[in-house]
Amino acid sequence: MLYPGTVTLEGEKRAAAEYAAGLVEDGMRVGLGTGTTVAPLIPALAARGLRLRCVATSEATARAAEAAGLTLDTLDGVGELDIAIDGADQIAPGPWLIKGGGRAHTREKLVAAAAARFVVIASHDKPVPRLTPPVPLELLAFGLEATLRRLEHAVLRGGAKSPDGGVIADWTGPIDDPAQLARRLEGEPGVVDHGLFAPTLVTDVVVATGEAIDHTRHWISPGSPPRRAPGRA
Ligand SMILES: O=C(CO)[C@H](O)[C@H](O)COP(=O)(O)O
Repeated sequence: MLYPGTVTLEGEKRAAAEYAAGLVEDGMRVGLGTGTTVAPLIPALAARGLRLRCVATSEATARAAEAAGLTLDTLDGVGELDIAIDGADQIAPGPWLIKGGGRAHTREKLVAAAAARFVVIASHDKPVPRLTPPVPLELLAFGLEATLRRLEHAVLRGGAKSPDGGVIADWTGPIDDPAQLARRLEGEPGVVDHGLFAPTLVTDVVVATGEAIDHTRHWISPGSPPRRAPGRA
């Protein structure tokens, strides 16, 4: 599909977001990510005039969705999501993602895991041959110094907080094996969540490069269908 004149990064983000808005159907429960790629998704979704129940992953997204006239609910209110659409900081083969540049990765992972379809939208600069640090972390404030000491390679991101008040830090150590690093971080007391998103979470990647949209479907294992058929609210 062609989008004439979308050569800036902003144009590519808008093109990817508008394409993804076209994947949403009437009656769906929709997870909304956070960031500059998701920002144009919100008016594009609202313009379609569908009956949707949306779950926002941050205050900023909630405010924008409300202003655009989208109906908001909580994740517990909707239970499951038919689709979630979000950006990423890096997209590596797998696809493995790094997310959390916008501090919302813990909520974003919960929303992605609740969705039958998780669509990652990006401009052409996000795909990378392999993931490189930093990996965003959300840490518990209690015992923070002890957690940082144990992690060794984590630095605080100023006074940044997650949407739920967690302390934001960045893992700056090596990422030799994302799955192994994810397991290590998940085993560390004090780490609420990390920004590594495993291939099992991702069903679709939509990348805009100049005027072209590349939409790749991913399955949990080769030949298998999506993890759950999208339904209606
Ligand atoms: O993970 C995120 C927020 O926590 C964002 O999706 C990620 O940082 C990409 O942001 P942008 O679309 O602004 O480049």
